[in-house]
Amino acid sequence: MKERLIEAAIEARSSAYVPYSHFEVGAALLAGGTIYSGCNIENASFGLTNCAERTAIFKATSDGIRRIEAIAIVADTAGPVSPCGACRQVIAEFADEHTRIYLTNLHGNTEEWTMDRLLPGYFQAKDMDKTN
Ligand SMILES: O=c1ccn([C@H]2C[C@H](O)[C@@H](CO)O2)c(=O)[nH]1
Ligand SMILES: [Zn+2]
Repeated sequence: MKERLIEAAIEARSSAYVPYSHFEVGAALLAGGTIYSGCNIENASFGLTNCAERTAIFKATSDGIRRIEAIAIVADTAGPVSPCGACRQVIAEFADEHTRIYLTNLHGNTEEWTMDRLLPGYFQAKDMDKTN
C-alpha cells in the first residue's frame, strides 16, 4: 500500500496548478479502503493557495472520511518533502498515533513518520476544555 499511495501521489502531482511557484506537489491518502489524492492549487492572490495535502484531505473529508490510515506526500525536493505547518495541523485533525505519513521525493527518498514527529504538541479539540 505504501508504494500504491506514493504512485497515486506522483500521479496527482501532475495536475498541480502552479503558475506562480512552478513547484508541483502531490498527495494521496488511504481511508476506508479508498485512495484520495490531491495537488497544490495556487491563486493570483498567493495566500489563497491550497497545498496538495489539504486538497487530498478535504476531498476525503467531503466524502465523509474522518480518519486517515496513511498519507503520502511527494515533491521534486532534494530529500523527502517537508509539509508546511498548516498542513501538519490539518493532518493532525484526522490522524491518530497509527497513521503512517510517507514523506518522499521523485528519487524515492522516503521517510515514514507518525504524528508525534510531524507536529509535537499540535492543537486539539480537548485543548479548548477549561477543566483540563
Ligand atoms: O508540503 C507542501 C509544501 C508546499 N506546497 C505548495 C504550496 C505552493 O503551491 C508551493 C510552494 O510553496 O508548494 C504544498 O502543496 N505542500
Ligand atoms: Zn501545506
